[in-house]
Amino acid sequence: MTDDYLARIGSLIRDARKHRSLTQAQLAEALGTSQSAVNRIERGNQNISLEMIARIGEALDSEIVSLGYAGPMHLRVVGGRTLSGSIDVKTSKNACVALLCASLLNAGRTVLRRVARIEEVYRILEVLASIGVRARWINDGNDLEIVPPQRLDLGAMDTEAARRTRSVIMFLGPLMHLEDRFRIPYAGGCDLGTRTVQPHMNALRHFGLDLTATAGTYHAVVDRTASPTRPIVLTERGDTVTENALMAAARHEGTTVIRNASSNYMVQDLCFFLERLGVRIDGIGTTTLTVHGVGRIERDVDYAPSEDPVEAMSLLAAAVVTGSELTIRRVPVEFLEIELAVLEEMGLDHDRGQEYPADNGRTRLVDLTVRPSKLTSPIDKIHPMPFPGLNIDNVPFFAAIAATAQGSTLIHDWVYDNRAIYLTELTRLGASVQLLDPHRVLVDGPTRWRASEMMCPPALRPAVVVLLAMMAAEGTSVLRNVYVINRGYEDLAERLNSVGARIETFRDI
Ligand SMILES: CC(=O)N[C@H]1[C@@H](OP(=O)(O)OP(=O)(O)OC[C@H]2O[C@@H](n3ccc(=O)[nH]c3=O)[C@H](O)[C@@H]2O)O[C@H](CO)[C@@H](O)[C@@H]1O
Ligand SMILES: C=C(OP(=O)(O)O)C(=O)O
Repeated sequence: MTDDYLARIGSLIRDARKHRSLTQAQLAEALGTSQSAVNRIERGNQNISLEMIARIGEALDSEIVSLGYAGPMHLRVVGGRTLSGSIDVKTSKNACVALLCASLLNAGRTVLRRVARIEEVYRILEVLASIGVRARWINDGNDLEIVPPQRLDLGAMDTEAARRTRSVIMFLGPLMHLEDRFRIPYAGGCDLGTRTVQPHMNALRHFGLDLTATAGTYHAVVDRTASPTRPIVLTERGDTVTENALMAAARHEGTTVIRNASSNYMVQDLCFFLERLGVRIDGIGTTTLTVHGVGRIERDVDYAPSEDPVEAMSLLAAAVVTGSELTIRRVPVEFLEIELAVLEEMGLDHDRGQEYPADNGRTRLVDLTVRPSKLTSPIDKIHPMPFPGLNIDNVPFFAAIAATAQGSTLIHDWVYDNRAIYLTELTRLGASVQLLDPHRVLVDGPTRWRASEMMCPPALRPAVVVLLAMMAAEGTSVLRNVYVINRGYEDLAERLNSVGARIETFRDI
């Protein structure tokens, strides 16, 4: 970038900032940087990455600045390198988005600590901002402060941002306390095939929510005289449906019993948060939740969501496929126990340190050291189950791990229509992955990985699995259009580079 460019970009940023009536210090806080850095950027005296321009564009909600980062992001991976040292697990996408939605239950100020800076969070923040919620990054950009307005402007909802995530479905539970009629767009997210909303409708109907779907929009009408007359039995033990039922029950005066509830990590984080809001919940960590709701919540609350077991699994898989010794710190071990038991059977050499509590004071963490191991395929198939089964989002990582192991591994991904199919992309990097039917793949190892250039599969976990295989393959690979990875992982390339990977980000301009 020439100096002239820097000065022009700087003045565009200054204009956009002034247009938003922000001071340099406020913009700096939103970006997690210093006021002097913003000052240098605006004067054209600071080299500025495309990533930073993109973040400024997001912070200022500015077309002018976001023009500068037009193209999709790609990764160039120099593979065949071993990793070493230690790496921390970040907070989870799935708890962070649920907690952002749950902040709508609270008329007071909500602070969420160390929220992952990921695209999925940005999309929900865009939706919240569009309906009048004031959310800003504080404490050097680490934490989020969320303050709702007196009345939400639901008609102004940023439907484009909403459609890019599945998580927007979790607006239903909180919004039904605030409005008698509202609309939200169909939930989007990864291309994993059909994902039902019927269990959400069934659960929320007990609280008087009637949902009809027309042309890409859900129309919600709330009958305030309705009240659950018996325990609500979820028709699926899903995570977001349990969260919606919890958020509906949280502000429903009286006691609600939810059966066949998910007890997965994000649900537990939401329960701990609701407790801080004064909602008593019995049975946390089990499949029957008894919620003692309160009519109005107005509290200044501070909560630290826990670490992401799926990110922990991803980093563990990175160590396995690259044959590395790596310490993964802050692993929420309770949510990785079955994965570790299976890997132990396969011959994984690893150590777990002493347990210590996460910042929420409830989740148990360990530091996990993984060492290079000669793995053999497991005797039984790998398949997920709702918690406490093998985590649904962790299944794809077993494809990459199985490809490094001696023998044949059957992976049965019954949950999603399309996800197993994406695992066959690993064949382009030298793996033997045979699709037996849309839900089952047979992986034969070990693999001699080879570099390749390819598009990112349109699903988060399979995309990361491809990236890991590229890290294992000698030579230079290119993974194109990695938005889907950025949906769920904060600065993944940079963080992997900090333990020895060589991954460069680039964009088409
Ligand atoms: C924002 C968020 O938290 N997303 C997570 C959440 O999505 P979410 O809770 O939205 O997941 P879905 O409701 O789409 O469920 C995933 C799939 O599992 C099926 N299903 C689920 C439970 C069950 O008892 N029976 C059953 O058949 C559903 O029909 C669907 O096909 O849970 C998924 C499954 O853990 C994870 O992949 C997502 O990362
Ligand atoms: C499928 C996933 O997420 P989402 O529900 O956000 O699509 C995932 O995290 O792997």
